[in-house]
This record gives sequence, C-alpha cells and structure tokens, in this order.
Amino acid sequence: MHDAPLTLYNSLTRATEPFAPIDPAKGVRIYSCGPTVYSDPHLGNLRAYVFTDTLSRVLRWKGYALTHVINITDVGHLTSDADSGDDKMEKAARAEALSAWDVARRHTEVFLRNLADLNIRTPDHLPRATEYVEKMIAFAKAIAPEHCYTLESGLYFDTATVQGYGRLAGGQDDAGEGRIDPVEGKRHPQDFAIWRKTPAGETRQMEWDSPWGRGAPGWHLECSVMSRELLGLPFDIHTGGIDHREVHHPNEIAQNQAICGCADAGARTWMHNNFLVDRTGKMSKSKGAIATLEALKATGVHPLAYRLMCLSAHYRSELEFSADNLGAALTRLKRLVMTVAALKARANGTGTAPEAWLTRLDEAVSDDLNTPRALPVLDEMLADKKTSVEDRLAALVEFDAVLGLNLTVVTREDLRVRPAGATLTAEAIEARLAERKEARAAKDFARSDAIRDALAAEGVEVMDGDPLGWDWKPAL
Ligand SMILES: Nc1ncnc2c1ncn2[C@@H]1O[C@H](COP(=O)(O)OP(=O)(O)OP(=O)(O)O)[C@@H](O)[C@H]1O
Ligand SMILES: [Zn+2]
Repeated sequence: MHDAPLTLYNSLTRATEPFAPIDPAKGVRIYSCGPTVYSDPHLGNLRAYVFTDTLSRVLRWKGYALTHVINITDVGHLTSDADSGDDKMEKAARAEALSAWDVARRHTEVFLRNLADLNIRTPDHLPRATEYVEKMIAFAKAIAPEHCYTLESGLYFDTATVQGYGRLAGGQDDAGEGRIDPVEGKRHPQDFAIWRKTPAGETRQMEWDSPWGRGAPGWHLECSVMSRELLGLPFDIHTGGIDHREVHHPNEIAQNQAICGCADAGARTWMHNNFLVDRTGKMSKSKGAIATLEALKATGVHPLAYRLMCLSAHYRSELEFSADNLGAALTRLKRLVMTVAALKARANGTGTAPEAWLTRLDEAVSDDLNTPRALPVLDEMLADKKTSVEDRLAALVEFDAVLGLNLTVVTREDLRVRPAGATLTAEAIEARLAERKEARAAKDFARSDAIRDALAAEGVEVMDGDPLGWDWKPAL
C-alpha cells in the first residue's frame, strides 16, 4: 500500500536515513520534548507539535503502530538552558500571584486545547515531570557514583565521563563555553545540574527531598527519565525544536549513555524542527508579548489556517510568521474548503481512492515529511477531472489522515471565526450584504457604498468580485 521508502533526517548523523523501527514488535516509539507550562504556548512552540503530529500521522498512515509521548515540563526548566537563572515555573508563579501548581495546570489546559484546535492527535502519554520525581531520584542515584559530583548547589553531571559528549551539537556551537554560565566548582563548563539544591534559607514551591538535599530535578534529567520509563531505551525517534540540539539533547544523550553504560544515544533518530520567526528573530516567550493561538482566533483566523501555514514550509526550514503569510494560508484554506464543498454537492455515493494519487502523496511525505510537496498534490487531485468526484472525495479522506487539515469535515461556516469583540454576527453581516445586493441591482450605489462603509466600521471587509465568492472577511 503506502510503501514508498520513508527517509528522515537524523540530526545525530546529519544525514537523511531510511527509517525502520528498532523493534517492529514494539511499533515506533517517539518522545517529543513538551512545553514548559509557565505560560501559554506561543505559535512557535505549536509549530513543534504540528511537526510531531505530521510525523506521527505519516507513520500511522504507512502502517506502523505508534507510541507517542509528549511530556509536560512543570518543574525544572530554568530561564537559561544552562544552569543559571530562576525556575521558569517559580518565576511565573510569583508574577501571576498563583501557586506554581496552578500555573502549570492552567497553561497545560491551554496547551491541550491548542492541540485540539490544530487537529493534533492526542499523544498516547502526556507525562508531567512532577509525577516522575521519585524515578528521577532513582536514576540519578544509579548514575551518580560513576558520572556525577556534588557541589554546594547540587548534583552535577561530569560530561567527560561519557564518550563523545556533545556530538549531536557537533561542535557547531563553539560559543558553548561562553554561553553556559559558570557555576563555581564545575569541572567542565558543559557539566550540568542533575539535581538543584534549594539554597539555604530559601524555599521553593516545588521541591522534594533527595540524597543531595531538598531541591528539584534538572530539566535534562526529566526527559531522560520519562522517555526511558514510558518507551524503554533505546527508542526510535526523539524530537524537539532546533534549540534543543545544542544543550538539552546532548545532555539527555549523556545521561542515557550513563544509565545504559554504553555509547548508545538512547534514541536512534533525533529530529529537530526549525524556528518560527518574526521580523525580530525567533519567536520566544521571553520577548514579552507573544503570539498565541487564542490571539489568532480572536482576530478571526481559523486555527487550521495556522496548521496549513506550518505545512506549507518544510519542518527543517525557518518559517516567517507575518500577516501576509497567515493571510495567504487562510485564503488557501478557504479555497480548499470551497473546492471540497463543490465536490460534495456533486457526489453521488462513495468512491475508492485512486492508488496513483495516494502514491504521489506517499512519495512526498515519505521524503523526510515533505509537506510543501504534498500540498500541491492535494490541489491537483481535487481538480483532477479524470478522477470521479466520488473517488476524489475518497482520496481526500487519506490526505486528511496524513495532513490533518480536516477538510472532509470543516465547512465554510466553520471558517467564519468571528473576532473577539465582533459587534455583528455572521447572519447579521449576510443580511446587510443581501440588502446591499438589492441596492446595487437597483443601481443605488450611494446606498450600496454606505452599507459597505458601515460594515467596515464594524471590522468587516466587503470583498467584491472575490474569485472564491467569499463576499466578506474580518478586516485584519
Ligand atoms: N520559535 C520557535 N519555533 C519553533 N519551535 C520552537 C520555537 N520556540 C520554541 N520552540 C520549541 O517549542 C517546544 C516547547 O518549548 P518550551 O515550551 O520549552 O519553550 P520555551 O523554551 O519555554 O520557549 P521560549 O524559547 O519561547 O522561551 C520545544 O521543542 C522548543 O524547541
Ligand atoms: Zn526534553
């Protein structure tokens, strides 16, 4: 069936490699570094999960059983990737005047809602780091004698005790030493905290007893422990944003090597999505005002337009977030929805997805998840007059399974997301447009213009002669 050879780019070997599961009996095991739930995810963070969802959809569609883990980082991630700064959770708790636990709960809920809005499949496991602290302590105890040393501030991993430390980052980051803040007494600048002791005289909201004093686990330890617990080492694919290639993932690999007493990285394929950027660079929470999916919806943009925008770029390319790009994606989504509606109106019974179209889809996505190559295939397929309407709709079900655009379900009305604070309902707008049509038919252009201006004053842009027949849209 969908048996084009699947190749995936592996950051560890810097090569695009044929994919095969380590243990076919276990299916494909994937771990994706999850969100740090100290704030709502921004659209850049969500790009990382549109990417993992594409990976998961492609693998399932190609017949693999899958176990996918996305963790929730609710403790331990410092404001710097190295061992300095505050815990992001504690800092947010102070700023929001909530408990760190409530901060985590609140933003986890938003994250899950965002996943649903983007039609991202719920992963098989969503472990919270705070639920695994006992296991983290046990892991640290097991590797400590050979690989760790203690300092006043906690337990540190000695990166010289494992072979080939940092090969994932591959020395591309020779700024490493300068970037990692020195902690007094560290043996090597790259050494990192496994356990951070709460400084004397301070208390943290999230802290636990350990052989190294009361404190909290290091962020890197969390991912090694949760992936090993839920998937077993070695597992097939580990994903994250490209920022994780330099510090977080090399540190996970070092810990994985330590626990297995071997050179194995713990995962065979390490995949990294590139950044969503804006004019000022990487979209980042620390920048202050952040673009969220809720904010996007509040301007009247359907979340699937953002998904489509992500799919229109290869996951390893930077993607620019701009009103133009988003507008283009929204238009493309509208066109698709209307094309499908027209096909549905003509369909008579059910068809069979033609193998030739599925092969073209398969070839595109099997080429390191080349969604920008798959999207034009979707357009061509929907427009293919040589394929019956019913067969095209049957093929669409398969495209939806892979691309997750939900085109078999989403209607034109669904795309009419009314902006927050909208003063008019869609029905009220349609009614005024009907009036305007009458005015135009009667050549009463003054009245027609007045209606258009009145709508504009309420944030509605009238679109005369729109090739899609869309009539109006929220003025962005
Ligand atoms: N601009 C971006 N584009 C794409 N992926 C991103 C971007 N920023 C972060 N990511 C990825 O999002 C995922 C969730 O990250 P996390 O919630 O820990 O972000 P963060 O480091 O707190 O955010 P920020 O970098 O904005 O401070 C990670 O895989 C991370 O690499
Ligand atoms: Zn991680």
